[in-house]
Amino acid sequence: MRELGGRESGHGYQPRGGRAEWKDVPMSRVYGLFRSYRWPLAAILGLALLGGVIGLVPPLVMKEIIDHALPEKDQMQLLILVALMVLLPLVSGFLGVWQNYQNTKVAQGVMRDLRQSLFANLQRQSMGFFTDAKSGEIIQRLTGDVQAVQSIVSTLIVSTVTQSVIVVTSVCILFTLDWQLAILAIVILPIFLLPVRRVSAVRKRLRLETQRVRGEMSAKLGEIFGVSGALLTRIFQREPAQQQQFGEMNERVMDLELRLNLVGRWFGMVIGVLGPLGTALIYLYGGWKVIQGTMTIGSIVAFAAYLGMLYGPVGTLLNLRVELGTVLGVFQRLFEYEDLVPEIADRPGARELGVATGHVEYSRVAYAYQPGQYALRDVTFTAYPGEVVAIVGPSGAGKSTLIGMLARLYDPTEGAVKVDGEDIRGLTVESLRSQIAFVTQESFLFHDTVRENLLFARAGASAAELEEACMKAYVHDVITSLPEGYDTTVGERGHRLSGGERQRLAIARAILKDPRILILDEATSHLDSESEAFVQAALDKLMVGRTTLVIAHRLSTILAADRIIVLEDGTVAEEGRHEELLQAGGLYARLFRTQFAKAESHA
Ligand SMILES: Nc1ncnc2c1ncn2[C@@H]1O[C@H](COP(=O)(O)OP(=O)(O)OP(=O)(O)O)[C@@H](O)[C@H]1O
Repeated sequence: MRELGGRESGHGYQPRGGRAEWKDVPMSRVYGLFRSYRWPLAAILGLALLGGVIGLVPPLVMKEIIDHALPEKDQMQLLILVALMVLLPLVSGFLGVWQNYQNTKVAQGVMRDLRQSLFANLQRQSMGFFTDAKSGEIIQRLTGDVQAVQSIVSTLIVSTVTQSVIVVTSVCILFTLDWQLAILAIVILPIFLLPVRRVSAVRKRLRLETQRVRGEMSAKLGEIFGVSGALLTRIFQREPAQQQQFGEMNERVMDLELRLNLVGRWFGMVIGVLGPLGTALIYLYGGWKVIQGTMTIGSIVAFAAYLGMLYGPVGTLLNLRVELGTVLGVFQRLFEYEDLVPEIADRPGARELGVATGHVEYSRVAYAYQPGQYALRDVTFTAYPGEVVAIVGPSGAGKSTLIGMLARLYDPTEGAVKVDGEDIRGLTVESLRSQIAFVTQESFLFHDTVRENLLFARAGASAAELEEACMKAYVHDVITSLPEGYDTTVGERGHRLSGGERQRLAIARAILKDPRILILDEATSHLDSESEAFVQAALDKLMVGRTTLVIAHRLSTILAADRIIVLEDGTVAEEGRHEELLQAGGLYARLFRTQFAKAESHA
């Protein structure tokens, strides 16, 4: 949580669905999302206004029919007024459809922009963020949360405008019809306002909690149904336990959604009850006035109709205030991701590396994952262009941390890593990484064709180049024997390739990239000797002419190394060539006997 840590103190956010107050999300930031949609929004506003005004005419038409057309027995007037009654809803219906389309377009546009911006910022994050975050949680925020905001935003924009228009104009008309009755009607309004704040707070809390639990659920699902998780589950027969765990989470989502729904419904019910109560009061007082002869029948009918129009939108507007609180809560979760500060980023004025010679230097490098807890300390060594430097050491000695630093997966807490004499923090990340290939222990393949998986290393490579790289990696024959050759789908749920074949595909990727510097984390998994020989031959080809930093597990690799760095508890315990170190009889000699002795007997 290193990236989040810094941000936390600045914004008062808590990572991963923490409960911060909605004051924390400035409305100006939400408005900012809509800035580039000014004109479509203006069109929506205009259409909503027009629709609102048209919607207000029918009660006046009704009043005219009752007070004039009927008593005066004017058939023509009656016909025109009735025609108006039919025509008006038709026009407002058409306007409504158009407005809805525009509105959805804006809402979807805003959500697309937001998703894109979150995606881009997540891409900028360093590995530290991803080792810490759960992938399911990230997916939930990018899809689920954004969707939640979308559905509410689309109703928010239209409703706020149309309902406000209706409220303002109908209040004006009520006053022109009968000001005393209008005052009576409006006096009842504040009763609606009382429960709003409370409902708003509860709904917001429940919505945030729901999104958080949903995030946890996706994270869990991602783990359980990922290939490794599924395998582990089966081996340890954890299916029933996992079902129970999932069931609890599932239950919780249902419970939260139910509560969320209920809070809104109770509120709606209160408004629903108060509406007819207001109308009844109006008929009582208005009816008395009609009997007295101070008010026409048409006026009281029109008045009651407008009143119905007033209470409905007021209720909706108040609900919108509730919804807005909820939306802001979800926005808060999204902005958290937008605000993540990448730990590794280009410095202002960072230089392009160009084609490196491959001179790599670690100068008094220290690294602490947690403040004060050093995984590496005072590491100094040099790899000259074209050299192979093998890193060995017991588990947890800091080997992965050390090699990761060269690709700037982590930046040193102290000291510096230099390429061609330049501190790599002063280089652009892109230009540095373009000179480096990293072959990890686990050769990950996307669920895509072999070709696409290879092109991941160099997008523009021709078919001939792909084949050449695969030949050098001793994997071409394997690929051509697949059902659809280079177009066979591999990866998580695709055609299964053996461990050795996957490694060789990863090596082919590195060959395609053709970097000056190579970082290798040799697989510890045992391959059969034939497969092992192929991998070794492919690696040998790959290393030629490149500076190589390798976490070595194979005897042949350490024997071929120009230098061996022996790490112990994060520090360089020994350094030298194989024979020297063996003679010294220190940690390397011990490691050699325990780790490589078997391999030696094979060699
Ligand atoms: N993301 C992390 N957060 C906190 N500590 C970490 C993290 N990654 C590694 N460490 C710690 O840093 C130390 C060095 O780890 P590292 O993975 O570099 O060792 P290693 O030599 O590569 O081990 P192995 O051979 O078992 O892979 C270990 O004590 C490990 O627990």
